[in-house]
Amino acid sequence: MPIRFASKPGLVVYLTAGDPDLDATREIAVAAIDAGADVIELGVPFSDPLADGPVIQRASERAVARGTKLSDVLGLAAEIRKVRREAGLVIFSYYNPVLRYGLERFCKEASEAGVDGVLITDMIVEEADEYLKVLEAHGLAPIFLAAPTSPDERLARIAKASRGFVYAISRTGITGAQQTMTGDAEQLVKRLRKYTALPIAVGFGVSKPEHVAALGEFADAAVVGSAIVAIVEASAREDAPSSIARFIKGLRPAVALAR
Ligand SMILES: O=P(O)(O)OC[C@@H](O)[C@@H](O)c1c[nH]c2ccccc12
Repeated sequence: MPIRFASKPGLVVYLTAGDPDLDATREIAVAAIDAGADVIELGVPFSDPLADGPVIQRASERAVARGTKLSDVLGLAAEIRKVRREAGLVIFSYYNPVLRYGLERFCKEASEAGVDGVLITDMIVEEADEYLKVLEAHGLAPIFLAAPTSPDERLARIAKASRGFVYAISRTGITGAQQTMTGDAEQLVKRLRKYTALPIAVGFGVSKPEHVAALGEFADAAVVGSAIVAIVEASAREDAPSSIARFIKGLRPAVALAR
């Protein structure tokens, strides 16, 4: 299934799978979809998450401590897909767990689970030939990260290799909510547009309705990670789905759900 953004701006919600536990992540993902999330990024918890800020690092640590594995995340994706067809599902991982699992086996099982796309944080487009071949063979959309520091030649390669959408990082550094968002994102999206007709989603630091509204002026979708994961962290387990739903609805008060 191609990744579709039913609303404008679209919303991509990142969840660390297995935090606080796999059943909770499933319930939160379903609540997020029902509240209007177009795409769920299921983060594979990893012990050495270089690009992650403190909030997602803590979530990863909790999920790893519970023993959450890549196979569990694939099982979780299948369960979400069974009950909700309308949202895109993207597996979000560092390459190490995928490599250990076996790229071919990972792609086969992800595809069978109903996953639409894969984002490997530390996959470099210049070294992705084999990776791209295997993903394509299984009908999975590769999604790459473009940064404000990427030269044009790199943006062109990223745009050409991506399917589904392109993820534009609003700033360099680690993930995490901030009071304000830098102006780099608009510039980057404009540069990327020269190379692709795919939707462009902007992430890093998106945590408020004002951010989403501002991004909506020039980008197709917003990615929200740390702000969501922080609510999961602060909520009692049974309250997390409704807290997340409320937060998501508040992010785009003016958007009428198209589905
Ligand atoms: O947390 P933020 O600032 O809302 O940004 C989204 C981000 O967390 C999510 O897409 C993500 C989680 N881990 C990552 C590692 C690299 C790039 C992006 C990510």
